Amino acid sequence: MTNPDIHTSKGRLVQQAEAMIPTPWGNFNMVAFAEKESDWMPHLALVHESMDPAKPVLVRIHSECITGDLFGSKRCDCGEQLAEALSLAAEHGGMVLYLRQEGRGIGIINKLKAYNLQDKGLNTIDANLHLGLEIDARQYDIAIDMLKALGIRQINLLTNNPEKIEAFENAEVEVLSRVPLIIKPKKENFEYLKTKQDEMGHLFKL
Ligand SMILES: Nc1nc2c(ncn2[C@@H]2O[C@H](COP(=O)(O)OP(=O)(O)OP(=O)(O)O)[C@@H](O)[C@H]2O)c(=O)[nH]1
Ligand SMILES: [Zn+2]
Repeated sequence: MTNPDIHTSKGRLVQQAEAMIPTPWGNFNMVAFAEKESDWMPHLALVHESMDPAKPVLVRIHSECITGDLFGSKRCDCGEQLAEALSLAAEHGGMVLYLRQEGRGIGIINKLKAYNLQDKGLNTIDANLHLGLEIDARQYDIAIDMLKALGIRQINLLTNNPEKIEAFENAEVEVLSRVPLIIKPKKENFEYLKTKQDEMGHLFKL
């Protein structure tokens, strides 16, 4: 189903291993992509068993959020977005690309430091800046390379983030449509989502 090896914009990205994972939403082939076998944190593609690369594929590019994805933190919407994305991927023969971009690319230690600053009143943008870090350090070339390696050329992208759509400009993979991924806000994440809407241009209406 997949190419064993592909040269990418970032070097030599290799599919190191894959296995079928039965999840509450359905059976997904988990494919680990890394430059070397000893990489303990490879990017992961979770490809639903009914995915057909010859057709446009529903794709979620999900940035790692250990607090939300694994522990259900209410500070953000990540965990619920991941569950909804897997559910939709199972329904439509799609996939989730799980990118190791914790904390918008600043890592879990810095994200926890940023949360301390947010508890003192800074918003999610200013907390990163206060730490001397980028507001958003993510790039999505690796996701495009993973899609190419999986033989996919046309996608419907599950996101509210305009930067993810812009990343596909001039790419060999075409975004046919954006599919919103809206999670009902909670009191704990309302301000965070409002900052994303008002200051980061995310496409939802609170
Ligand atoms: N630095 C930092 N990162 C955060 C914070 N809250 C969530 N994250 C990280 O942000 C990433 C998710 O980004 P979001 O902006 O929520 O969503 P997105 O993936 O850009 O956009 P969507 O595709 O619409 O969901 C994950 O890597 C989270 O760990 C925060 O307050 N500070
Ligand atoms: Zn999160």
